[in-house]
Amino acid sequence: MSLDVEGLSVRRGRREVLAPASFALPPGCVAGVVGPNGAGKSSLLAAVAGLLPAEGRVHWQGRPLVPQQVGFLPQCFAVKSRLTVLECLLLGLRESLGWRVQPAQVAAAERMLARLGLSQLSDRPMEALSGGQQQLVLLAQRLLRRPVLLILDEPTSALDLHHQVQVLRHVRAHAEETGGVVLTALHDLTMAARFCDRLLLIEAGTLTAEGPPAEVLDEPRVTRIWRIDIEILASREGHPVIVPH
Ligand SMILES: Nc1ncnc2c1ncn2[C@@H]1O[C@H](COP(=O)(O)OP(=O)(O)OP(=O)(O)O)[C@@H](O)[C@H]1O
Repeated sequence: MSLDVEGLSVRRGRREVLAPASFALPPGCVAGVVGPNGAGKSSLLAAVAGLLPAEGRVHWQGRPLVPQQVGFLPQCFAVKSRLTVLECLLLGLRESLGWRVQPAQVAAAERMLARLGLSQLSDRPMEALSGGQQQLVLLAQRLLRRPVLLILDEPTSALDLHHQVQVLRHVRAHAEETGGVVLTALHDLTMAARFCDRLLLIEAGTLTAEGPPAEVLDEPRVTRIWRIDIEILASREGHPVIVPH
């Protein structure tokens, strides 16, 4: 496996907010982290990224994961910066920037903006963008570095349906092109089932299920955990579609 997580647990104050969790994900995998509010999804993601003190082990291809291998997009942001969108993307490459920004780096940043349909925002200051536009630019910044482990905390929370689909497609393409792993928290279970290869289900601080979406999202389980009456249909491609009654 590419990513091996063993006995990862997190305490916040005196409370254990994530009980020891173990899972492994293969190269090219997009894994969705699902669960109700406060379940521990962000805690798991931040701990895997090495941004939150945690017990346990996180290995990438048999060796301890190092920060340079990770691209992390947090849940909350409101960028109050006068940097332009293009400058923001280049800043994401700071480890490889010399005294002068190379034309190839600018070209790569411009290509990434074009890929995400953001070219027209290139010269705009970050502080003058909408929440959804900022979210897209910050994702583009992470993608540009091509991290082998991309960790996203609700990357579609501010996006309209078109951009949700675009982002999840780009994230899938990133995993396929880099052979890396994407770990992403998502609240929309239907979108998670459509775009993720596997789901990790967190309930009250415990990883209680892990596997293909159709196995993890069964009707009694979703009804119990999210406390709503639902029906699960199948899309044309056979992905689960969650319909609340
Ligand atoms: N800074 C903090 N200090 C203490 N407890 C915290 C802190 N941040 C989160 N918690 C607690 O840790 C638990 C897990 O929170 P976490 O943010 O990981 O959940 P989540 O599943 O990501 O929730 P959401 O879907 O609402 O974003 C919650 O009970 C929360 O109250």
